[in-house]
Amino acid sequence: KITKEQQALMKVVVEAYNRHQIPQDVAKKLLQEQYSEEENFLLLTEMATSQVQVLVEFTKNIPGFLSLNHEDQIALLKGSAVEAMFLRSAQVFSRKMPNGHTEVLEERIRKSGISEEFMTPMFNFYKSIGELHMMQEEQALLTAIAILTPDRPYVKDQQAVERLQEPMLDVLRKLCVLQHPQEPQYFARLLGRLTELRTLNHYHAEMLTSWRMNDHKFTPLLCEIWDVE
Ligand SMILES: CC(C)c1onc(-c2c(Cl)cccc2Cl)c1COc1ccc(-c2ccc3c(C(=O)O)csc3c2)cc1
Repeated sequence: KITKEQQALMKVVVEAYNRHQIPQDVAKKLLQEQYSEEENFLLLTEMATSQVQVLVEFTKNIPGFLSLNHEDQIALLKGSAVEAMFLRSAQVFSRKMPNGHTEVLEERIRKSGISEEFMTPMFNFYKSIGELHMMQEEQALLTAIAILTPDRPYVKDQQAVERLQEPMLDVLRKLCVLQHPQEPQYFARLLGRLTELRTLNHYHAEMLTSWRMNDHKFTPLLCEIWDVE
């Protein structure tokens, strides 16, 4: 049922997703440094900065992305960065990292100056992703689909983005039917996670504001992608 060109598209996206990961020496820092709120914030900032670099490289490998209008490429990256990082960090939680990253990452997020009201929706999302037991093909395609969301702010040629997103949605739908035959609603549940991600964007904007009010500093790359400072 999955055509040859759909196989090829999926292969490119999955390989790019696996090739571009946070370097192990950066990820390992999660385990080493102290646990002060300050130290946690600095580590998470380093993780996010590294993750954005990884995200940019992954996005450049999405077929057709580089032929989009350049301003639209930037608008898509800025509009999807937080969602892509929620998806990626959710894999860390659902992968139950052997080297204890999961507990440590949760601990550091819980003690990094994020107010309680954001913890619940954030960790509910992590739990809902974990319950899906997504295959890596599904993770890669879902991330590409989130990045290729046509109605991000400031996107001029939305049709061009739709033309790239639709084939991804078609492949993901077919893949879900093949990999989860006993669960016909699985594809719909995956798309439901994308809706949940949109609400997390709003919480994240408020998290940034409260960190900045407490004079927390971000890296130049994060300031650029999140329009802060
Ligand atoms: C600026 C900073 C304080 C911040 O602001 N909002 C968020 C933020 C938070 Cl706190 C939650 C969700 C999204 C964002 Cl942007 C963050 C931290 O963002 C992170 C981004 C990405 C990772 C992340 C990814 C992969 C992996 C892997 C792996 O792949 O093997 C191993 S360890 C690890 C760590 C963690 C944190």
